[in-house]
Amino acid sequence: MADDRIITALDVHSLEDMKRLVETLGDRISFYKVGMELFYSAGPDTVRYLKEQGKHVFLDLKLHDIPNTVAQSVRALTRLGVDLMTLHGMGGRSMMEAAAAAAREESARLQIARPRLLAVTILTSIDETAWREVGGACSIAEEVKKLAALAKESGIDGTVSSPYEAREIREMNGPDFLIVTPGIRPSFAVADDQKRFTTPSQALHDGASHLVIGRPITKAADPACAADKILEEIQEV
Ligand SMILES: O=C(O)c1cc(=O)[nH]c(=O)n1[C@@H]1O[C@H](COP(=O)(O)O)[C@@H](O)[C@H]1O
Repeated sequence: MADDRIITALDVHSLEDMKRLVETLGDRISFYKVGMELFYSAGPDTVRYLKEQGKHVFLDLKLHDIPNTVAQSVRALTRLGVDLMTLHGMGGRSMMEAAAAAAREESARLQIARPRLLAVTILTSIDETAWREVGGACSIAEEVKKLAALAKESGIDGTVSSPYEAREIREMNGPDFLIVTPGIRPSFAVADDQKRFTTPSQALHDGASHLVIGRPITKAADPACAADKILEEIQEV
């Protein structure tokens, strides 16, 4: 049976490919992520289809711009009825506050459930060498902690981080804070471009509330079987 803690990333580029995957995975998966690849290819119809199928939708467009532009974008995405969406924590306090206010006001105006907002911290494809190359002065762990604290203060509901930082964020930001971790690799999968990753059970054990899993399921020879293995692995966590 489905487990809302698993969010499957639909990183494909057509509505048809998306529908095929969702049909294949059936009742096993209740939560899907629509990211840039799919949204820029197939647009809002992707979200509408998933909602019609009774799925939860995480729209991951990683907004990062001046506060007014981000706030107006959050209003537009709120109208689509998504459950979760992302913005970059690096956009800063006023951008995050404006986004949180926009989601609150637009959902109240439409009398729909408020989408939860997630601040992206440091991407899971970045290791310490890559981090220093872009000017990182402290460690990745320190930076993620700073961004997670700022996100909470700014009215954001949770973070996207690697599972390596989940434990500290959970300790700092309390039990209700959402900690969504990509960079998940079951023992049967390859790392691909992920650098800071761990297994599904370890990530949950360390405090993640949700796991984003793409290729280990979607590119598996048998996606349904891969999803079943992951669901079995996390049953006891
Ligand atoms: O925001 C994200 O979802 C995200 C943040 C991050 O730091 N790392 C990361 O991999 N992601 C997304 O999570 C998914 C991971 O996919 P797989 O590596 O195929 O499991 C992709 O859709 C990425 O866009």
